[in-house]
Amino acid sequence: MPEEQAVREEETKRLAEVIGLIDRRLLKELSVLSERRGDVVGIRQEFWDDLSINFSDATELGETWSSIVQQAELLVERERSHKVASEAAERLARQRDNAYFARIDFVEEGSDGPAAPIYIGRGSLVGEDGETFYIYDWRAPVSSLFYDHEPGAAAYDTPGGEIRGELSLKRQFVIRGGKLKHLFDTDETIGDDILQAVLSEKSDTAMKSIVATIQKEQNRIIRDERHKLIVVQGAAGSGKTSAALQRIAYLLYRFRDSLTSDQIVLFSPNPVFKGYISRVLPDLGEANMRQMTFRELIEARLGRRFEVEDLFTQTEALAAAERTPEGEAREKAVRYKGSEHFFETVERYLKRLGQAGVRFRPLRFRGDTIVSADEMAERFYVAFGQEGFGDRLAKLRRWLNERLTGWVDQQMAEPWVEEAAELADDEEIQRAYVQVRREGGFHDEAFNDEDKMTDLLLRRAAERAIEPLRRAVKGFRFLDPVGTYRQLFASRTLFAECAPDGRLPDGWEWMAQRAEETLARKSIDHEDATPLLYLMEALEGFRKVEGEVRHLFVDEAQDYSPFQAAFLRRRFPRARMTVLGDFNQAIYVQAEESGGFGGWTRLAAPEDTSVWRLSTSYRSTKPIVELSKRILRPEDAAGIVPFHREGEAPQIASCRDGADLADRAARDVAELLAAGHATIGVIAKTAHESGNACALIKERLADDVPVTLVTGGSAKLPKGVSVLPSYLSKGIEFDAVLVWDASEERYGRETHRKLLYTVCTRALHVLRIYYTGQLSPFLRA
Ligand SMILES: Nc1ncnc2c1ncn2[C@@H]1O[C@H](COP(=O)(O)OP(=O)(O)OP(=O)(O)O)[C@@H](O)[C@H]1O
Repeated sequence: MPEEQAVREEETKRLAEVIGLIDRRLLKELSVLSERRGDVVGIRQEFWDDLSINFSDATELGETWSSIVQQAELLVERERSHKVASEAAERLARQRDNAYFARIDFVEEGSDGPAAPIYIGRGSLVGEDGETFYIYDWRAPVSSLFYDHEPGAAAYDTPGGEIRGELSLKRQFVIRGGKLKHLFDTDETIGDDILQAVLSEKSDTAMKSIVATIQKEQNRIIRDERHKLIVVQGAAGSGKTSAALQRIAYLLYRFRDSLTSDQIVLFSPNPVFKGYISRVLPDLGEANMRQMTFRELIEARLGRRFEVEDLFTQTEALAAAERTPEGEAREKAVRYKGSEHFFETVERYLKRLGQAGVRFRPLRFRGDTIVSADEMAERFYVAFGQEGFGDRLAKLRRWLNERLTGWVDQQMAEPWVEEAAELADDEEIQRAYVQVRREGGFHDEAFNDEDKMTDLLLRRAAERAIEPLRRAVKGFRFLDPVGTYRQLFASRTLFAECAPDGRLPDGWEWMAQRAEETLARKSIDHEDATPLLYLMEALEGFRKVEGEVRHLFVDEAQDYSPFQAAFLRRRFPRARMTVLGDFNQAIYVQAEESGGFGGWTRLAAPEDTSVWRLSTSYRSTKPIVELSKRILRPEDAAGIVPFHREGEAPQIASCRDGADLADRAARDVAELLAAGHATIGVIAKTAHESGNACALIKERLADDVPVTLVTGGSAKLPKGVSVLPSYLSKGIEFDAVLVWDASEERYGRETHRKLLYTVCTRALHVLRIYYTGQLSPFLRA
């Protein structure tokens, strides 16, 4: 029998043994599952039967009540164990489908035994004896050998120190549906055959895990436990997002006793991307981390009271005002307000606010001032002036609550209180009765108790009326962060005194006027949103500080301003940070000041920081990477290496006019769909243009062709054809990308270079570019 066939038979036999073990486990879990489900249904029924009794006062139910409580506890316990069994069954079913993807044979230095085969999969599988490892988890220390070494001398780190030895075999498997489809022996770190096969697959609307083909340089990022700040600069498609998600799975495994998925936060560029990556961790058997966009953070704190401009709207506004004096002044403001200089200015301003200047909002009720802003300032700066900022604020809150209580006392005889009390419903009267009774009333001196009840009802009515004020005190709404922020722009002297170099920035007058105009009408420009939020949270003592968050991931980090980076550092004070980005894709004006990564790398001490580079671009075929590189300046393109995957040469088509462009694009869409491409992205520069493009394409195609317009609010990438603006294509990919009008008019300025690069690098297999008039200078040969 030829050797290859013998190997195949041996591995098939071994796989069958593993599948047998998984099947036995699966059966066991399924029987627990069905038993628990039966229990849960039964207990639930009894529980609801008991609950149908009338229990207006639990203390009088005695035995029945304690039986209900017991049943509730039992129900919770059974439901929990039902959930555990169902998760285990799910895990086993996944494992059965694709049990492992690699085998390595390794002999430890000094050992004279034969090389032990180690099988590596998405999760581990231990035999009945509790000792035999049939499959090792890809995150186990020994699995590192597979990702980091070629056959020969090799070593891996363990918590107990480094283990050296000899790697005698590396074998990769493709197992699907419990069947061995392919196997390859390899001399490389990760066999290119498998990587080629994986990368040539048609894309999906959701990102896939790269666990079977993690590259050595990606593995270093995934397993770095030493540094507090990890900064990754990686070419488009070099696997930054993939590495970030694998790293999260790794951390959850490595620190499973102390780290939970809700202690990990990932900042995503937009809702489309959020949906796009949301399946990776569940597919690896881990719960998803918390995901948010920076916009959501801003909206949650400012959105209820203000109209806050988002980054996309700002981008569109800047594009529309390009080359006008107004547009240039705004660009200057956007750059400045995202800078470290401005962050320091706000910090220094905050320090001064410890002595004077915090603006307060009076507590008012029906036009009467209960506590004025001046009284608050007097308390804050004079009466409590000796305390630290946070203590002063706590005391001020307590004092405000006392003032409110005092005010209610005064109001008891006022007619409005009596009128409000008369509106009390039965339930409130009943509650007042129960309270007076609990306090010993309604026994002998019934007359007195009636008075008590009236008093109670009056007090409750008054309290109900001032409830919004109590909530305002609790929520720090007696502070006026917007007024305090406006004040900074209201005085040249104050601003210059706060600035670290004592100087006003270029364009300050325009900025000050603009801030005044917008904030006065409760609308917040995007460039003011983070500074304002920072001021607000700092004044409140960072009460929503996310101290529990242990790992913060920021994807597409090149798009954050240095101000935003510094703010996130303050907001997640205990978190280790993994920051991933590509300075060649920095498309927003707000981040230009950082020159790529400046804002991030300074957030931790150099000895706590590691900076990694990923240069191989895995997403696109070689011809697409080569073309995209031409868009960049030679010095920026120099470090980008295409993975050797061949494909159709990108096409650049000159079109007579808009109608011709639409005709060609629609024809290509139909052709590409027929060729089996599952996702096609038609990417226009702005939202407005993508709206037009979508309408024009739809007109030209049959009704049943799936064409969807993707907007800033979209949460999911559809299958078929997506038409979207350039900035929403961040981080995602398509089998084929059609660039809608890469003319000089659209992509002619230096600032458009990176945008065009970002757009073209979204393509996996096919890139077609259309233009009218002159072609963008960045694409000319
Ligand atoms: N080691 C790998 N094995 C298989 N596929 C990989 C690997 N690394 C990256 N890829 C694939 O390359 C594509 C790009 O990866 P990813 O989106 O993580 O890159 P990125 O650096 O975040 O890109 P961008 O900056 O352009 O958004 C994905 O389809 C991903 O599955």
